[in-house]
Amino acid sequence: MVMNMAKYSIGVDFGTQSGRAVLVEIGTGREVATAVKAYTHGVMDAYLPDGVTRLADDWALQHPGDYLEVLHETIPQLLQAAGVEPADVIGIGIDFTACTMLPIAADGTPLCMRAEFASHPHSYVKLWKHHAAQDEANRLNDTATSRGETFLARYGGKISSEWMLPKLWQILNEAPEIYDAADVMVEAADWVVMQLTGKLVRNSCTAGYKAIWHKRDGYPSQDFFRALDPRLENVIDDKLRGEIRPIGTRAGELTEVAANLIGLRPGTPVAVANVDAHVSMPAVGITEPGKLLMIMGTSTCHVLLGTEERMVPGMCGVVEDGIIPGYMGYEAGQSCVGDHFEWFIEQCVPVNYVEEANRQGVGIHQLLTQKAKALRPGESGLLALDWWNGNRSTLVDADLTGMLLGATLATKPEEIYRALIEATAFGTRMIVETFREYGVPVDEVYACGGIAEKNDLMMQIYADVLNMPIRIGASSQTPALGSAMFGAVAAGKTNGGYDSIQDAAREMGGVKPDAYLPQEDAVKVYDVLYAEYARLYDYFGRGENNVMKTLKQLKSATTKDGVPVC
Ligand SMILES: Nc1ncnc2c1ncn2[C@@H]1O[C@H](COP(=O)(O)OP(=O)(O)O)[C@@H](O)[C@H]1O
Ligand SMILES: O=C(CO)[C@H](O)[C@H](O)COP(=O)(O)O
Repeated sequence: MVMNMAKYSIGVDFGTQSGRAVLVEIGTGREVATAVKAYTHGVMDAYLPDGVTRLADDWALQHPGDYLEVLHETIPQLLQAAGVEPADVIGIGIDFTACTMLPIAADGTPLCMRAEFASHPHSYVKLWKHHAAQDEANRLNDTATSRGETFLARYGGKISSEWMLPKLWQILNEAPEIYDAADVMVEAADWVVMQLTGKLVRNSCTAGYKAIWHKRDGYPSQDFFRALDPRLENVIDDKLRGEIRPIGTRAGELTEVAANLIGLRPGTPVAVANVDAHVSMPAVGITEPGKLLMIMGTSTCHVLLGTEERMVPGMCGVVEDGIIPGYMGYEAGQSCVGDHFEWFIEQCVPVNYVEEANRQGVGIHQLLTQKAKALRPGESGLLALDWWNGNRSTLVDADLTGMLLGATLATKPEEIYRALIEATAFGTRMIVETFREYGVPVDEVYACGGIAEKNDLMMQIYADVLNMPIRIGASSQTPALGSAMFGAVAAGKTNGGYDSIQDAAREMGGVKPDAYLPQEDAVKVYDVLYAEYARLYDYFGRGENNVMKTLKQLKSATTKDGVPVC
């Protein structure tokens, strides 16, 4: 009888709309089985699950029960589909969107799961794209600037409203009863690991990028927090306490209860959690500086390694060991990429396009992409700013909004679709040029994530706009593969895994054989369009014309929770 000696690791990627799990063979990186579970509650941006509690503009919540469903459903499916025994799974790792945070009770129960708080919006998970803490972010940035806090420079000069402290402070300001009832506030990533291991272990990646924690300096001082709000003086001990462990280490082992629920063996090593973007880098095989990776889905994150700590304006952050141990990890991003196109297909596509897509048996994205491909760069006469969900880098301003220029009575949906794609590519070029200008080399570009897989036109446009080849990650589930690799590192070499993420990346990460190459004619036209984009970017984004903010203020003055005020 031939014995199957293969060993496996499981990675689970908790995205914006779904959780994706993969079972990966150690050594080869072969993805033996994949399972996807859409979140039952999706993204809650209008109502709570009770169906009556209305959410204000800029809110985006999730239900933590959905994360448990992902684990309970996908992991047994993987084992069954692959015919793999639990004993052959040597480790498990997870990654998450971030900062996606929630208040929990001392026993780990999310406050939204307690009956008395079920209709309280602040008791739920605040998703990364919850942008309603912009006031708190502005006040935090003003206070930090006036006090000359050195941490600001490591975050490109501004702390984003998407991150932990503005969100936590919003809870304190608007729902002190929830703030008080919370034992601690945690990243959803760490909460899921806590469900698996029974222990709260905070990961250094989210602490570093999203909660202003520094490997040597720790969190900002008590003085700073007192200056922000006297009630926050002890916020770290009160609400953010807990051991912070470096990525690439073990958080603990599966408890008996968790193991029974997901069908694995108790004691299986569980990796310290990670962020969906950052975990993708080794999965594409990148472990050295100069190689920018774009993780393209609902949003795009740009991650890059460097050897020195450079202060780059408008970056999300530079964190030592934040992505790959031994390097400075840089992150930048665009908060609206796939969401941009989703808005368009949901709100702006005429019925005859829907009928045509149905006749062809394709989706709207495919139909629009097909039609947009027939256009040459510049042919639409359109130019857009990609700020439909604010600007994450390089302006770090959630109050900026979208803009389309050049539309006429002849403008067609595919022209707008293409202009929106181009706008996101220009936004990426702005990020790349800013990195270079401030001394962080970008020599090669890579992409992964849902969009890198699904939209070849988009990837060609990015290659043309950046005038650089773009290589695509080999896996269709790159973050989940990265998590599985960290699971194998948590197990360690003596248990059949790896001793470092670099070793795992060498054997299990990689790219597809073909790259998207820039086309000379397109590059020339996009250089012209990009110059115009950059002028509009400064004009609308750096205070010369604050019309976007005026419009937003007028809107909120005439509506309450999205409802017109008579
Ligand atoms: N063919 C396509 N072209 C462009 N965008 C797409 C296409 N198909 C899906 N999208 C967008 O991709 C996003 C989902 O990306 P994905 O990477 O699958 O998930 P997540 O953001 O949850 O990680 C959605 O916003 C959706 O509108
Ligand atoms: O900010 C992040 C990482 O730092 C978020 O996790 C990310 O932008 C959301 O990811 P996705 O668009 O793939 O769901």
